[in-house]
Amino acid sequence: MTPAARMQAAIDLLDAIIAAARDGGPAADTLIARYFKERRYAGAKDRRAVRDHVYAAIRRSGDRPDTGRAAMVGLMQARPELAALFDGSTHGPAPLAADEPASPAAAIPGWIAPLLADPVEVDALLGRAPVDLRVNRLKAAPEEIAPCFPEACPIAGLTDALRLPEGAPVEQSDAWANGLVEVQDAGSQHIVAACGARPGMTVVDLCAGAGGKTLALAAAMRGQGRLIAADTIRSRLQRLTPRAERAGAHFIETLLLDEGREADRLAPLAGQADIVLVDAPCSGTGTWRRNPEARWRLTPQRLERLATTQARILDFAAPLLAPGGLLVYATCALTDREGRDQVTAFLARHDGWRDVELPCAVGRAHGGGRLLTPAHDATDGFFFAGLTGD
Ligand SMILES: C[S@@+](CC[C@H](N)C(=O)[O-])C[C@H]1O[C@@H](n2cnc3c(N)ncnc32)[C@H](O)[C@@H]1O
Repeated sequence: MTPAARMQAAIDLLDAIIAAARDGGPAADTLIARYFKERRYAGAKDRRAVRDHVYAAIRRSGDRPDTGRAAMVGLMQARPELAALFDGSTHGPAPLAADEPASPAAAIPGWIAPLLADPVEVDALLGRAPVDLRVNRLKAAPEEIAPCFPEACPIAGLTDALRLPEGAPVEQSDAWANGLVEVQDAGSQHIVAACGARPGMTVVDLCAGAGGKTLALAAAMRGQGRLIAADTIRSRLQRLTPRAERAGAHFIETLLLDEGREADRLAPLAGQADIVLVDAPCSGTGTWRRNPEARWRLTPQRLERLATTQARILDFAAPLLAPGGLLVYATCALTDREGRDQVTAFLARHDGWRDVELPCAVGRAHGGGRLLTPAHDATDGFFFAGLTGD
């Protein structure tokens, strides 16, 4: 492909990504993979160049652009050398007009900025993200793993974590294939550590998804006790099964919940749990640096729906706890609506409950919980809080 053809490919892909973000279609990575599957003539260099153009344009536009071309023309304001690629050649973009629309530069959507927790440094939300590993204590000790990844550094405050540069191909390593390590952001690892799960406990991971945090809880429990991974989406729980197998976490039970009737399936666990983790569905604000196109999918209406769901999940989580048990509420969101305000509202709805400070070497106290951010803590962004009842 010529450099101009790569630019046109990036514009076409951006059009598809914009439409998918508007209509709830596939993720950018899926669309890029599909695009190249249908264009076998594109070589590795072409793919890399197109992908770089696409992601540079996505990162630069906080609000969803009208068109791929407007996103790219906007990017050109920061990278004027790209203008030469609009050359009107056969497979390249048409020449630039004098009044070409350009999407404005912004790190995040304008409407969400006032909703973020005060101390969030907005530009860092779109920064580069490293690859963090968690050594799986069910199979290995950190000192055995470090030599497998010579470029890895330790992460302060986490004994089982290692940090590799962005893009490190961990999933091609034997250590990953044999379940000795998992890829997991340091923020998620801090949250699981703060839960304080120990061997012999009963722990419910109520929004387990494909089990990122479930597997970390399993390792903290050394494979002993009862660990229940619940979610409303069957395909996510199904993805946990082979991961648990690989990790040697054979004691995990999965529980598929019916949306709207979760309490029915959970009733046998009432009053049983030492720890319930609610890693709630959320806006994902804190993970935009890994998934920048997600900010084009979020709307004020969607945020409200998420907040309603978060409150509802907390309400059916609370009765699961044994006396003195710990409810940990976590989101990878940095809006106060989804963090601080959820804790305040929960405490107002539940007599006899209070927030408890969770042990964590990083982050900042914020509204009854703790805030982790990319700029302050070099992690994805999270809010998490500990709650306990009488
Ligand atoms: C942030 S994700 C969980 C990520 C996962 N804990 C991890 O560490 O990989 C939130 C999950 O909540 C699930 N969820 C949404 N509504 C739910 C509900 N009403 N009850 C339980 N889980 C729900 C979603 O399907 C999604 O998998």
